[in-house]
Amino acid sequence: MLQIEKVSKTYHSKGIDYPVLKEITATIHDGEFVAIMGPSGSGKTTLLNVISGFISADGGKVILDGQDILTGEENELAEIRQHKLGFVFQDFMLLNGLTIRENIFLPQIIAGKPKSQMEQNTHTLLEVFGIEEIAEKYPAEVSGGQKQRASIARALSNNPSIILADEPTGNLDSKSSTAVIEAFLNAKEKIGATIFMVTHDAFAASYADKVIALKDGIVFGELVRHGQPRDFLDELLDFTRKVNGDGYDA
Ligand SMILES: Nc1ncnc2c1ncn2[C@@H]1O[C@H](COP(=O)(O)OP(=O)(O)OP(=O)(O)O)[C@@H](O)[C@H]1O
Repeated sequence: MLQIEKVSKTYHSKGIDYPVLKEITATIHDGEFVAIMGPSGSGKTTLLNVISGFISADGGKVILDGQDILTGEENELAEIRQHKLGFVFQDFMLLNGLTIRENIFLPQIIAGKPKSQMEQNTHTLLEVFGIEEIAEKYPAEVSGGQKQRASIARALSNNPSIILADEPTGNLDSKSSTAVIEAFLNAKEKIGATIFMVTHDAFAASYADKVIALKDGIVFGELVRHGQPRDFLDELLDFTRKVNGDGYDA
């Protein structure tokens, strides 16, 4: 479980304070697929970067599996990030000089996983995400949707407690976006993955179990999905209009 408790962050620029996160509190349960939405500038990426440890917070706690991951020795925190967090980025961040299979191997090699276990694990991931046929290809030789599925497989390769995804469908057409969302649903159902996804894409968010909306650095509201994604999408579009009327960029 990931608990975000009263997380605050203020940027300072040219003597001016810009409070971007104002005591954000939210809970992501194990096996839950949570989307975070909100207008441009509402603090989504900042929150993701604080949880990832890429930037520091000014206050609050981020508790993952009972441990505060904002405080502690830097080497201890780096260890947590390596083992407990999986990252998926808008622009995939696959290494172009490695095949898809090698890209999925890499974090496991760094973690010192035995070869046989690594091969078995990678085989399972390639299968779960339907990318066995492209395993020996290089990133430049596959589609955007395939690249993103490979990067989700890579993010899961060390069995993290949570996947943090920043606009994972942002660079994809609707067909590839659907394939990526299916990959997340597969990860959740077949591997029990927990997913925290920042998105502007209401269609992608409609597949989440819960949507948290940020506005001006606070949690504006949360919406839990009860029905099918199609029905939730309507509800979500109404909700996003409430968040910011015409200015909402979902
Ligand atoms: N390093 C920084 N220094 C100063 N201000 C920053 C910095 N990074 C972001 N900001 C500001 O903080 C606010 C929140 O930015 P953030 O990127 O978290 O928003 P967002 O909700 O992810 O936006 P978008 O949807 O456009 O990606 C914005 O007003 C942004 O200009």
